[in-house]
Order: sequence, then C-alpha cells, then structure tokens
Amino acid sequence: MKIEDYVKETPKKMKEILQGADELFSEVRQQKFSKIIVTGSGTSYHSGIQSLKLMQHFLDIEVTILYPFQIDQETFPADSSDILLIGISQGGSSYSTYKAMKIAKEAGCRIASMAGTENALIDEISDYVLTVNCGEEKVGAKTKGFYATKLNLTLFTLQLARESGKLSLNEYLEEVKAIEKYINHFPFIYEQSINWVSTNKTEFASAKDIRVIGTKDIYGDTLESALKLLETMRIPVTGYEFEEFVHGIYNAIKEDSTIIILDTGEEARVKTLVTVLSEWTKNIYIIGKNTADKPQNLKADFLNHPFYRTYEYILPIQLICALVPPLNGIDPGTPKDTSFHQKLASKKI
Ligand SMILES: O=P(O)(O)OC[C@H]1O[C@](O)(CO)[C@@H](O)[C@@H]1O
Repeated sequence: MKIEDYVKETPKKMKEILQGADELFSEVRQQKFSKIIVTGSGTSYHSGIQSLKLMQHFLDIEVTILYPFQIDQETFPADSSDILLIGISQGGSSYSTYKAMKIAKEAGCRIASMAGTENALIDEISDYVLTVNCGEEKVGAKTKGFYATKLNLTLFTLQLARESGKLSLNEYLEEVKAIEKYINHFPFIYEQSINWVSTNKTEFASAKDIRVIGTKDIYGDTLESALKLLETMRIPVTGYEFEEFVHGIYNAIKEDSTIIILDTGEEARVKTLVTVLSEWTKNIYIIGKNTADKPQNLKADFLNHPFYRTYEYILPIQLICALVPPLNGIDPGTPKDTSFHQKLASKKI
C-alpha cells in the first residue's frame, strides 16, 4: 500500500477507534493521576504536542509533552506514584521511547503505552496497554497513525474526564459527535486537497526548501508538516509557529524559498505577513477556510472546530508527501536506507 492509500483509509480506522473507546480505556479511566507526561519521537511527539491543549482543557491537571531524550532520573525528583507516563511509538519498537518509559517506571510512575501495533515492545513495560487500533502502516512515513494517535489521546482524555465527572455523559457525547462530523467530512477535504496538489505539483516538486508556518492552535500539525515533507521530499524543511517565524526566521526568506501557511483564522496578521513576504518570494501557498481564492491557495471547506481542526489541516500536506516525491524519482513510502534503524540500534527490528 502507498501513503495515499493509508491516508484514504483514515476515516474508517478513526470510526473503529471511536467504537472501541469504552473497552480500550475501561481500566485506565478509573485511575486518578495528578500529572500526565506524554513522550514519543517524531510524529508520535507531534501527536502529543497537538493534543496538549485539549488534554489540559478537559483534565484540569498538569500535562507535559517531552521528547524521550528529555527524560532522566531528574525528571522525577519526588514521589511519582500519581504520575502517568504515556509512551507513544507508532511502530511500537522505538528504543528511545522504551528507555524513557523504563526510567519513569523505575521512578515509580504508572505507565501506559500507545503503539500502532499489538504486542509491541513498548507494551512490555506498561500497566495500561492502550493500542492505537489503526491497523498496519507499512511505510516509513506514517500518516494514518498520526490521526489515530491524536484520536487515541483525545478519547483517553474524554473518557478520563467523563469518569471523574469533569464531563457529563451528554457533554462527552457532544464531543464524540463533533469528532464524527470530521470523520464524515474527511473525503470532501481529501478531494479538495488532491485537486490543489495536482494544480501545484510541478512547483512543489521544484522547491529547494520549504518553511511551514502555522498558528499556535495547530503547532503539533505544523511540526508534523515539516517533518513529513522533509522525510518524503528529502529537502530542507522547517516548521514554525506564526509568532516564532515573525520573531526572526523571516530573515532567511529569498527568491527561491517556498512557504506554506496553515491559516486557521486565529491570527489576524496572516494577510500582512503574506504581503511582506511576497516582496521576496512568489512561492507562497496558503491553506485555509477563508483564504484568497487563487490556484496557489487551498481554500477548503474546513469545519474549523478549535480542537478537531487537527484532523483536516494536515491532510493536504500529507498528500503533497504522497504525490510529489515520485515526480523527482523518490518513493516516499520507502526510507532512504531500509536498514538504517538496525545500523543505529534505534528500533527493535
Ligand atoms: O514508531 P515511532 O517511534 O512512532 O516512529 C515512527 C515515526 O518516525 C518517523 O519516521 C520520523 O519521526 C515518522 O514519520 C514515523 O511516523
């Protein structure tokens, strides 16, 4: 299967994950935690970053997202028995995540794992196995798993909030309904995104480097956009939150720079930024609901819910990753070196 096939089956898998939530979280939702730490590398870390605000909003406790390398004994200076550490690895076998989970376990934390496969390495040290039931994704650059992991974190949060009374049953069902709306709407955004990518594919294929700019509400998606574009197009790509970009990154923009802006409508200065940047480069692409109607922009029928828009803005980017690299002779689903993780001892093969 190719990347676009996995993207396409995303709504079906999301529906299944929704249906399985009551059972999957039945044990963990009854527990009390004073703090939650989420850890994972790359796309898995981005799922955490993107879910952070939602988790804080519904759980009303401290939530921290850390890269595995940031976790050591000093992360847990006091009694940690009320801390839940969630380790995420879509492939389930990243040693970095596993090692961080082990340190947390030895410090007395309770441990949950979210792997995209069953019987994963990271499940071995978990008290709560919270498998991301999105089915296999046998390409290096994961897309379906990103939606599914964010949904798993969301449902974990909503179930915990429901159980502790922070959310009534009705409020819980309202949230589920809002997510279902996204699942049903997914094919429309998919179609609009495919059309936009095919209109601009030649220009994307000749991009020398790309800067992705996103607002704070989709910071995780902004980082993920940059990672996935870089991983598949194999050119320099970086992603910044709007304010951080304005802070100094703009200095690097020149004639052959390509800029993609994820415009959720939360930032009033996007238009001004585009006017200023247009003096230096013509290669500016805006993805948004109310963006100017022109071929370079994707003006899509986004639903734009503050928490669940995360299921739509990333989609056009993933389709660039799926469809543009082949124009340059790159198979985006196959890593550049298929035995890389073996050589680096970074994943259990
Ligand atoms: O199994 P893990 O640790 O989540 O790693 C898989 C992820 O790593 C990446 O290859 C790069 O960070 C992602 O594209 C992929 O989804």
